[in-house]
Amino acid sequence: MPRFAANLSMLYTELPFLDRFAAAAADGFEAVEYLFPYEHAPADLAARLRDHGLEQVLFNTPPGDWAAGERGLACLPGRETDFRDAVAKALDYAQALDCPRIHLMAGLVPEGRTRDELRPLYIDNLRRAAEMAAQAGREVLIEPINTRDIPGFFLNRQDEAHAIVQAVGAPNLKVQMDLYHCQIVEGDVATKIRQYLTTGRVGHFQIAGVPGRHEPDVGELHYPYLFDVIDEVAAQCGWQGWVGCEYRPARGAVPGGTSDGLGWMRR
Ligand SMILES: O=C(O)C(=O)[C@H](O)CO
Ligand SMILES: [Mg+2]
Repeated sequence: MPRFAANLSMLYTELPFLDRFAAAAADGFEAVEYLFPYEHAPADLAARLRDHGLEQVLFNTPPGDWAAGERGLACLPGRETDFRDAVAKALDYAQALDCPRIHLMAGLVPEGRTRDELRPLYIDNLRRAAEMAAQAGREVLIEPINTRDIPGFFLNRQDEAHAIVQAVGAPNLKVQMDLYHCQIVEGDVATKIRQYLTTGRVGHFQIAGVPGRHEPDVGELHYPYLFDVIDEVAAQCGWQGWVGCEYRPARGAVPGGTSDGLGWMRR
């Protein structure tokens, strides 16, 4: 089985955020990821990781004004300074949390602009972010996201993401391959795992059932088969990354709602 990380933004939401670390450890997780750490002091988060023997394996750069609808800054004209400040802030947290990788959210295509127009700016921003991260000894990731969940998101497909990674040409820039989004946008998931994991350019996986984004054993994707594919290819190419459990438990934010749904992992 691959190594699973609990996504604390989506799992254990019946608990206050800082209490979710203990809950994940009690359920057998050895690593966590989440969207944003910035409401908490790095020292408080580091203490939770230490107290519960957890590794921090991923989080996102600040996405801009989330409440106003922003979903990342990397493709946005005129926001280059904000983007670099966001990367710098994320790298400070990564250092404090000993987190090896951060996700650079691409952002929404602004009204009246096209993806083709924005591509050179996105590539420049990623190149600069990869340089900053390399100096700090970290990886940076980009993630294709489906436009049903985030309408207008700049980056949607695995092939686009891998073409961008090649164009940037930085060894520490990789793709965050979320199999939930991959299935919704393009399908043929097992073949794509084989195709891309062997390139050394997949930095992290995420999973959820499709279409409900609930537990991986609910929905149209057969995860036991996909986990075998990841294991097989990882053994061939020496990949040692994590699979983030980024789903909303079907029972919702009720006591035991996450733990009771972990049968898929225990099996
Ligand atoms: O939505 C997703 O799948 C993610 O992984 C992002 O972190 C969204 O913020
Ligand atoms: Mg994801």
